[in-house]
Amino acid sequence: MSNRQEQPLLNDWFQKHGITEVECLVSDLTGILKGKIMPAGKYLKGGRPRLPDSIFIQTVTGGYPDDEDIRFWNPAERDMELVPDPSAIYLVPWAEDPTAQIIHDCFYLTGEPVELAPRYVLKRVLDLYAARGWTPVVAPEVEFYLVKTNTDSDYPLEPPIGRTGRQESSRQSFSIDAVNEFDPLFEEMYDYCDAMNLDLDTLIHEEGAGQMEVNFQHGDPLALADQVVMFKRTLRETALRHGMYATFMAKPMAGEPGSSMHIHQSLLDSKEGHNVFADEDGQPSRLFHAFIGGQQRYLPSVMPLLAPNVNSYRRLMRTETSGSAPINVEWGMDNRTVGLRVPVSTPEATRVENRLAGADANPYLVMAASLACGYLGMLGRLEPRPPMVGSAWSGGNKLPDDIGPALDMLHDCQPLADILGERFVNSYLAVKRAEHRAYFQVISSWEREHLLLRV
Ligand SMILES: NC(=O)CC[C@H](N)C(=O)O
Repeated sequence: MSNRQEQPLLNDWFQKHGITEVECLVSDLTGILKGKIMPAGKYLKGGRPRLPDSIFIQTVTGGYPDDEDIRFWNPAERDMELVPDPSAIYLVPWAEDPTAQIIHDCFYLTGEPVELAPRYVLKRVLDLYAARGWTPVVAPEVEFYLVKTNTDSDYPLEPPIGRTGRQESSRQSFSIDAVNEFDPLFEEMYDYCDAMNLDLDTLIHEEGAGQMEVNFQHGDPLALADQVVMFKRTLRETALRHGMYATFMAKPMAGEPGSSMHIHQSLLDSKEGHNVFADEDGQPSRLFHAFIGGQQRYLPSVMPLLAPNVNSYRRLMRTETSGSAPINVEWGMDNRTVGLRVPVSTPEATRVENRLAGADANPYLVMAASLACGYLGMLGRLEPRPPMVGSAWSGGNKLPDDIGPALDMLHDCQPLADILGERFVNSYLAVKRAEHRAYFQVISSWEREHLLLRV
């Protein structure tokens, strides 16, 4: 556990920004930020804030798994101490009083890290890389929809009204004017992101009505996962201020494409700093191929972390409106029909883009899961299948088609549990099964429409 070496840094930062209030944040399994709000003086002087470790066994609806399912988990609701990470401290740019939002790591009072925490799961995977002298570099791309505010969950979502007073009614991919329909919102989003040092690269209009994508600059996976978490929070807040919702649901509207969280991945030699995915002659290296081999072998088993909700699998179903959402783990050069796309690049930028994750996934867990699969491939020197040339759609869906089978596959994959942590995987499975049960108790409008008078 840290010895409060972060204290002088926090003091300086608080002083510089005149901070009066602190939001202590921890991402739960879903990616919901849990924590405590405290006066700055108390935070700096007092003991560290505490939370029960049950926040990591809570479903998205606030429920808990059945006792039978949590037998692997210690149900004592032990206290955790929250330790701030000074590299993850941000202003709350929309707050009236100067407020800090700080991402925290969780430790038991005995000093051990809490293995259930998504941020810890990613750190664990990064430590494995570090022990081999490898530094993974990632660049996330996150899609989202702006939608009209909607307070009745029985009604489908609708695109919002832009500056012209109209809703989008046709495909507007890459249209600058269609982004500018929401100019005041995006101006404010950029101001907030600047104030928080979130390193956005580009903003584009995607295929769906009111669907956009932001790309982040590449860098350290932990820092980027923090940034994605903070970005989601910031955008949701900005949209609300402009009378809309921003949603990261994987498939918010039946007739529109889903939203993804693509992750570009490359690997540096930690000492020399060069990209080990390229050989000296600039060609893709054996490590690169083994990384892809690992992704092909293990990604189907880690789908619950990349596609964590029933809704996530609606995005991955091939329909007229599924756009370029992947349905397999084939790889290919400059090919958007495969799950693993290798963009044409210079040797230093040799990378593979994992296109499987939905925007609804927890970024810590997406990065941990994806890097874990690549790591297993490199360790086992796995060979990938030959690259796919042309369209990969015709091969059918090669991924689990629902959260239930996906959870069974994760349950059966011991190598992944060894890397991500047995206790984490068991808890995650229990929480997701409880969510699935809760979902199943809801009778849908489809059932009322088609079964009511027919069966
Ligand atoms: N930018 C794209 O390639 C579109 C991705 C697509 N929206 C998906 O859900 O995967």
